[in-house]
Amino acid sequence: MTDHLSRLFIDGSWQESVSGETFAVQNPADGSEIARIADGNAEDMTRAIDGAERAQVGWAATPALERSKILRRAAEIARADIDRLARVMTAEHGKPVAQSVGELNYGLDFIEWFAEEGRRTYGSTVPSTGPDKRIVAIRQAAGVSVAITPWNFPSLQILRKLGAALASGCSMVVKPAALTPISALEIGRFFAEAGLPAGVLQIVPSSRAARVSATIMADSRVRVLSFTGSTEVGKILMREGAATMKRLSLELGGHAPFIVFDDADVDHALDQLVAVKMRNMGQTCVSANRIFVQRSVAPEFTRRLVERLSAMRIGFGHEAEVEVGPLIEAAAVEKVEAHVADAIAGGAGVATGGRRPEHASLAYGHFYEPTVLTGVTDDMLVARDETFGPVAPIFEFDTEEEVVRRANNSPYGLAAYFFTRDVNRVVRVSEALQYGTVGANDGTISAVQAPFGGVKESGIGREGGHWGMEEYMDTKYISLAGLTRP
Ligand SMILES: NC(=O)c1ccc[n+]([C@@H]2O[C@H](COP(=O)([O-])OP(=O)(O)OC[C@H]3O[C@@H](n4cnc5c(N)ncnc54)[C@H](O)[C@@H]3O)[C@@H](O)[C@H]2O)c1
Repeated sequence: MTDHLSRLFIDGSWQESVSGETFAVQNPADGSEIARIADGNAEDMTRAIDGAERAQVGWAATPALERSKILRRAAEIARADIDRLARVMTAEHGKPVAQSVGELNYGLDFIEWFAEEGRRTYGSTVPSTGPDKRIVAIRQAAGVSVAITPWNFPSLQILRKLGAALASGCSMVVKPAALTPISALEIGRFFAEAGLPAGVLQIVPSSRAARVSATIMADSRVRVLSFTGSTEVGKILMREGAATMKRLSLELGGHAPFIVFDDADVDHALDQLVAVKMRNMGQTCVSANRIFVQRSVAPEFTRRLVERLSAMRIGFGHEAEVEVGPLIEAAAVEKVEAHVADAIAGGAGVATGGRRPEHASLAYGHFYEPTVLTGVTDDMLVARDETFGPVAPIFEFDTEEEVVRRANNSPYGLAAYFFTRDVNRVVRVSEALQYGTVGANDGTISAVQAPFGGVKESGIGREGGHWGMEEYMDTKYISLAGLTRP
């Protein structure tokens, strides 16, 4: 690995941590160490915020067109290097290379989208209380922003925050997940190469997330905190953010229901389910976690799902044709095992999977077989908590009213899916589901132009489209008085 990709990116240069300490990054497919990364501490984070503060005024004053060109250039540089970037991601995360390529392309789409959106952040002028007055509303960059991001999409989670922040005129400090810091540092490289001024972007990996984030949250110079991760940590940040009244954008956990009515196009529903369940080995916030199938079609649907999942090829993400890589770490496999054991103890059946693969070549990685559970009830762990793994629990239901009530019976409200051919039901159920994002006959519910985000304990704020820009912009009301006419 290139040397600079093991250092912190602060003030436009690649630096060792103040302490000189490093931490290891491992390949989840075989447990090997692939890099040692400078371990940022609270002092490093303060240095990064210093740099972002110095750069903030100049970046906000840079014409939108110029900012837009730098964003586009960065995306171009990254796209030209996408195969290598994808292999870097697969090495630290485990996902199949094709998924890494897909993630990078999608993340870069956000950069390009916001490069355009940032050219059109208009304010307005309105008549006021008298002819000598006007009210002017201008849109301004909110100020220094910090992104704290998870490991499940090591590039995408950063790129969609970064695109919106930079296009809005905000400088940004990124604190990536310690499990996947290399993909984050690569982003620093291609933005630097694109000519982003020093200090506008800083990347500070750290193995001490709680300590470093306490520094971020206590610093009054940080005006926006954009976090994607667990609801548990989101609540901590919300409490800490109150001290300096930061703007918070929180994309938190989900527990998506996936509902199949008996009049659905079953082939289509199955295709969508396999994709949304198995992408990233089930480690997504929008993964179909509670699969509700209307009773009359449940046996047939389950049989065909088992056929599809049991045929998926498990292995090292670098190998062509592998569809299911390892989970991110040992603790992730243990959580999946605990959820499956709890379901079995409660009377559920395992229709396929339910164990680690036995093949000797996979013995040192964090692998788990695609799994289908039947006879699942709403009191089991799989029904109440995110499994974050390749487990598809099937819940049977009888009526629309019942399934909407059960689907809404969750503290989470990120994504929900349902499949039916009844147009009236499409409208009724879309409106009744208490979720920020609903797929009606659709399992692909993320798009650069759309307002992605959750309600309830899945978070606050929206990413994507013009909504994504709102997270990083303030509206200022200027009252212009004393206007005279010649
Ligand atoms: N809503 C969304 O868009 C979305 C997308 C992806 C993942 N997620 C959620 O993220 C979770 C999985 O990611 P994860 O395990 O990396 O989450 P996590 O909350 O453990 O970690 C996320 C980030 O927070 C940092 N962190 C950990 N503990 C911290 C603390 N005490 N204080 C401050 N920062 C801390 C981590 O280092 C990482 O950078 C799941 O709950 C998933 O649903 C949500």
